[in-house]
Amino acid sequence: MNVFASPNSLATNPTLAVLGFKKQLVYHLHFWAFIAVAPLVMVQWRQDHFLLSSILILFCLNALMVIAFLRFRNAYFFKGRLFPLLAVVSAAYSTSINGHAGLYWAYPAATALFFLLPLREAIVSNTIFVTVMAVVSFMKFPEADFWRITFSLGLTCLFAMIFAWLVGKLQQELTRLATTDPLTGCLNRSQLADILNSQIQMRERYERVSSLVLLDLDFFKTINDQWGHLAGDRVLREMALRMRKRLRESDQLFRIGGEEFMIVLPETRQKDADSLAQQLLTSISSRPFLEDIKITASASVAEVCQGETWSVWLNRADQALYEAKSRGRNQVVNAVRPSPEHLEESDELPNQVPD
Ligand SMILES: Nc1nc2c(ncn2[C@@H]2O[C@H](COP(=O)(O)OP(=O)(O)OP(=O)(O)O)[C@@H](O)[C@H]2O)c(=O)[nH]1
Repeated sequence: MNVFASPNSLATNPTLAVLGFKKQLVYHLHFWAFIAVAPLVMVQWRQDHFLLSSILILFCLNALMVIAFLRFRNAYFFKGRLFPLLAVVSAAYSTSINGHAGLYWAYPAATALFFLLPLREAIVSNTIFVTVMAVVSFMKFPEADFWRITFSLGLTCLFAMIFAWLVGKLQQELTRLATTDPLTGCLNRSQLADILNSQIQMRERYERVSSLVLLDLDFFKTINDQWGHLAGDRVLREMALRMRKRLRESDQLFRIGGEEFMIVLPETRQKDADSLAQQLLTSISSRPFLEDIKITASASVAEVCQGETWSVWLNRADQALYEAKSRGRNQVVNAVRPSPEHLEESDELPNQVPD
């Protein structure tokens, strides 16, 4: 196993890399901090600084736990919060007993805080940290040094804060781009499996039953052929808008193909999902798009069943949509319940609805 490799690889999947950015950051910070701090445990022990040595041992153990949790469980140990706490405590204490030799560690500790804690928490923690360091420096060093230390540490914090804030904004934007469809603003397929799996877990653990609706515009190709591709794009945008108006905050709208949408309806039984799908079809067919373009849609509804995987669930909805198309379109078809032998199918993406 390559210990230098972070949990998500940039090269293999850019979407995963964007979504896993925070995990990569936390992983690398703990890994390299462990490499840097582990030898200091021995150094401090030899100098009879047993308390500091113990804090550093705790720091190293925490780093190892965070690395192990991220690698094997894909989760955070103590939400990654022990690192900042132990780092600032050891930097402040080390400065009080080791003077300048301890002070040097305050700078990386203050910087790391901004990348490990939420911005507000990091600002508050760093303000406290700089104040504590100022008090320690005042007691330990000549006055000129106290001013230098306080201002240089404050400035380091300011630079780190600006950088972390910009990186955070950039990451938010990249996450939005990686998870949404730029034309309609709907979610794209990147999180489809995760979201369906979380609904399955709600069904298995708490008996909370969700449903999904697949909705596909009828003869959309003729819209593009007759009115042009740009008009087709505007129809798709308005279609997403009309659906969003009818949906609840907790419902999730995906665009999973050219003119195919999927809606995940948490805690909704098949009957209610069916009536919602009927209403959506009416809202599409009752009013023309871009004033003149009349269009209909076909839909399918599937409630999640006990023991099925997300791909089986989606496949059932896919089959029902195919049925709606072949029965003449502009209608909703309810998916049939799965037979036991279909429940164990692998988690592969089902095929698109056939033309
Ligand atoms: N304007 C526009 N068209 C798209 C987009 N994505 C896919 N399409 C078009 O959607 C059309 C889909 O055509 P088909 O798969 O034959 O489906 P259909 O014409 O809706 O027929 P049925 O689904 O069988 O009712 C194709 O012409 C695609 O080019 C898009 O982002 N914008």
